[in-house]
Amino acid sequence: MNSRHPASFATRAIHFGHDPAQHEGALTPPLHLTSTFAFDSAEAGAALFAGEAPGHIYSRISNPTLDLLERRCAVLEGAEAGVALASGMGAICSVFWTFLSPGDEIITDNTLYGCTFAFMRHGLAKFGITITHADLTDPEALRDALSPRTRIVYFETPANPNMRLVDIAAVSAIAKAHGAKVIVDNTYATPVLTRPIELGADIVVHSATKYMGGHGDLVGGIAVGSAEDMTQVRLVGMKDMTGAVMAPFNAMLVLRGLKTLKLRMERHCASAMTVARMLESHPAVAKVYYPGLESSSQHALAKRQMPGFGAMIAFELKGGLAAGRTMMNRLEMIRRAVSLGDAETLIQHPASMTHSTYTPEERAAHGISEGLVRLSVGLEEVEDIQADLTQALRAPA
Ligand SMILES: C/C=C(/N=C/c1c(COP(=O)(O)O)cnc(C)c1O)C(=O)O
Repeated sequence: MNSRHPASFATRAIHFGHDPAQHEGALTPPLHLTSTFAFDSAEAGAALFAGEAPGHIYSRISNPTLDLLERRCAVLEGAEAGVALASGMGAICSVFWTFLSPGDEIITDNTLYGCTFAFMRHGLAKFGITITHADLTDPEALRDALSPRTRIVYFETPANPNMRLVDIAAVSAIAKAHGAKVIVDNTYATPVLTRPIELGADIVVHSATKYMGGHGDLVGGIAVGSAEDMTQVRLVGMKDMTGAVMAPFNAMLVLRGLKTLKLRMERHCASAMTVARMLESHPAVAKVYYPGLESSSQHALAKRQMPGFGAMIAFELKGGLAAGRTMMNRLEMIRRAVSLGDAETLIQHPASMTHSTYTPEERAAHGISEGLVRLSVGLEEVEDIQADLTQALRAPA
């Protein structure tokens, strides 16, 4: 990792926003397992509902445990404020419903996580939102796609599952000159490796289920952005449109995960670089998609935009899907499971799993091959990860 992080990143991830002296010396933040909050008086309750006094009303609106998580995530992403949600899809849906009206248009990249793709194409489209795909790896393609109805430009970088990168600064400059909001799903990179708001994006969303929680023991989502935008997401998108609020217990788990996020990403990235190089030189492997490889067509952008290249690898075997399934079924330590960003190394087949929401024709058009395999490199000893892959990639008996 180079020195491009704010030196205080790891320290803020551990300490920001919590003073033990304010909580009877408690080293860790209290867990507020409460659905509602009592008012001192009828007038005090009315003042809270009118937004005339600070405080909590009901945990679908706000909760002190979530409040700390939201403020800590915002500071780690370089944003003013945040909202914690029940899942990554809860974050994405709450943000979109907040800022879109019938007749609006979203311009989005060709590669999206399967449920995000389905939400746009089969959800928002039903309510009069136009979904326009463009190859955002070419910022000029965005300029050509923009229309007077474009309200949002949305992308993932690196993208799930084929690892496409988008030049956040270049795309954000074009979008903002047009008056469109730039929303980036930063799940794959995390704020350790990329802070899109510092590069010109307006809003960042995360599946906190992944690296932020980091231990495969929760589902959660995060949105961060300006104080004004996040107030709208909280009071319009989350409270009224989706109700997709995060449980306080999960907020506590994500707060715990954040404490080691930088440490884990350093280990994840180092192991992924080793594994990507091993796969690239393996005779059974046809193609490896990993931005840290010098052979990647986007390696120059990766080096410019990311101090580390992440822990997700996509690859194809020479024998296609059949060989991929044989290899996956031979694995002994690596788990066959969707999700990503866990301590455990996970492997899955997007075409029949996370991206089965696309038709085969849509997958072909969107650069997701039928034989693509996706690996989430975990925190085991990298030699053990390599050994399991090597034995599973052995020539067919
Ligand atoms: C099974 C789930 C996978 N992904 C999820 C995901 C979400 C949605 O996040 P929740 O799953 O709703 O927390 C949002 N954004 C990105 C880039 C994602 O990868 C998966 O790919 O394996």
